[in-house]
Amino acid sequence: MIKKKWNTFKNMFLIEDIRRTFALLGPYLLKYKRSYISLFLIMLSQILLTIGFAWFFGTITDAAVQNETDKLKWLLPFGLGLLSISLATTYFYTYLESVTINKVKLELKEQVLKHLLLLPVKKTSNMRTGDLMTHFTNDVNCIEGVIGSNLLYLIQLPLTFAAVSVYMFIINWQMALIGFTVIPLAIAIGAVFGILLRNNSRKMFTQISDINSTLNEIFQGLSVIRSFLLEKKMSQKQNSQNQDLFTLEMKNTKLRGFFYIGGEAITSITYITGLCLGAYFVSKSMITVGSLLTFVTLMQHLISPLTGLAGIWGSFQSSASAVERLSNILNEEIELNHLPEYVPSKIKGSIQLKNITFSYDQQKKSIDNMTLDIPAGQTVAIVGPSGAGKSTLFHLIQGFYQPDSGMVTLDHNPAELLPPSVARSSFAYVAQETFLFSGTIKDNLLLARPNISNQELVTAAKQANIHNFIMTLPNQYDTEVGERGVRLSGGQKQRLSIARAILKNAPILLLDEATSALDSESELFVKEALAAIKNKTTLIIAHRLSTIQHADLIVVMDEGKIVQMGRHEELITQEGLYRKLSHLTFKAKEKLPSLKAISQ
Ligand SMILES: Nc1ncnc2c1ncn2[C@@H]1O[C@H](COP(=O)(O)OP(=O)(O)OP(=O)(O)O)[C@@H](O)[C@H]1O
Repeated sequence: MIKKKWNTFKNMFLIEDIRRTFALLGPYLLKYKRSYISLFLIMLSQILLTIGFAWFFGTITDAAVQNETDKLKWLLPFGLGLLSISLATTYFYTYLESVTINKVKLELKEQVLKHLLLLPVKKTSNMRTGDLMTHFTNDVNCIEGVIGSNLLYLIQLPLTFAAVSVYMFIINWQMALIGFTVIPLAIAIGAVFGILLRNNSRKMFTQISDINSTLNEIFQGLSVIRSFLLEKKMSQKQNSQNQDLFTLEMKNTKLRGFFYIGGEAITSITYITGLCLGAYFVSKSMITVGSLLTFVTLMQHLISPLTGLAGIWGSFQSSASAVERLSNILNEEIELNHLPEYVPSKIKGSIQLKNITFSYDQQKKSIDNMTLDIPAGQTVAIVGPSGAGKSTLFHLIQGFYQPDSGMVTLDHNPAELLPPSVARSSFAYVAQETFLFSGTIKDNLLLARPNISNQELVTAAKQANIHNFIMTLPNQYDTEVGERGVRLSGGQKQRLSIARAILKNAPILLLDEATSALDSESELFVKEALAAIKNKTTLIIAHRLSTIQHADLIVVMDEGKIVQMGRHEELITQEGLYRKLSHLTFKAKEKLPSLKAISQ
């Protein structure tokens, strides 16, 4: 009961939001404390300037009314002096604030990206690209509402309010009291609109994520969209999402508008009432005209902190949703402590799997109690029907996922105890889906490891049977391959990624369906390339059994288990899955006379 009430209280006053905001941004505030202290001092001087200007208006008016021309001689330069100081402080404040905010945003982006890269694959594979993009394009920019002027206003506005109130009471306490009657109203408006704005901002952020996800799917799946005539459907989906965002933005604008009008109304009503009452006091000679001018100037500064505070509250609410989303990412437990970098691997390359069991969803076992010993330098082929667990096995060997039970060891050392840099440098991986980065062919090959010489580059490309093709391109190794290598065929991309894997010079080479995207001629090229790779432990997943007939060991998998193991010559004579798969390949080959011709 007490806990429930405490939670309601926390939700009402958004204590959790405040805690989360300071947990996320507190370290940055501390890091840039010098800038914030400077901003604070400039802000204090601005409060003094506010009082100074109010005093100046009153004094110069009284001097004019009372014909004290001598006073005007020094009041003019005094006023100009105040103005110069005010302009200078405003410039420095704006400049320093902007520099500080942008530095924090820059570092926050770096922190979030680094954290994402350190998360376990199990976590990141479930995240939507659109959501991830939104963190960088939207959320980080939204934190401005809590780290910039707003944060300092939280201090400045109460201080201004206090200084102005004291001065007003000194001039006339009855008039000062009028100003005070609006305080509860201004606070109430701020609180109500703040919560409404926050709820709306939350919906807006979710909508922006959805839009980014759809856009991402559209651009990634452009060829599928074209072949299935989905252009209209996808553009309708995107339009409707944009329309929903527009509606939310309009609601946001209305809320901000009402909020602004509410604040202005309170300010104006109080101002007019104060002015009329002041005029009455002047007519009764209770105060001077100058004091009235000073008073109405101060009155503006009394109300604006209140509505200003409420405005900051509203802005804080919008930022709070962004902070919540960023905190959700940063609260995810990371797997590594630092970003791993390439180190030459010293392991020989033997792999041991000891009673490995693994499930992605804790329900269906993708790998079921698997034990396998692969000596260093051997070529091992993994075959099996679709969904047998072959790719999962590669993920486990590379440590992308940890087994639920059992152990993977490299050179008989538990893989999970190896430093991540060592473990990851020990594998060169050619994935099912070839991914090339934007840039040139050379850029993509040089990514394999640091300090690759031109000679090594060309040798690896020759080994992967891609050099001759590269030389036919207009800019040869300096040819741009586009964001996703769009200008290369599937086979060319695959051979390029094999060259990249060779260049990594890792003791273990993992090829996942390396021949699946290849035509028969390219398959032969790749076959030769694989034959040329010596002194490395090579694990190949292949559907076309022709590629792996000379493997030292063939492991046949089905439903996460090893069902057969041996060399091609042994397995082909046995009843079992391998023979069935082999027959399927044979039948497929019969339909491809050109491949037959090339293979012979
Ligand atoms: N990220 C994932 N989340 C949940 N289940 C998964 C995931 N990846 C694979 N699986 C499931 O694990 C099982 C093994 O999948 P895996 O991709 O390892 O098979 P495979 O033998 O490589 O298949 P293919 O030859 O078709 O690539 C399948 O049942 C698959 O549905």
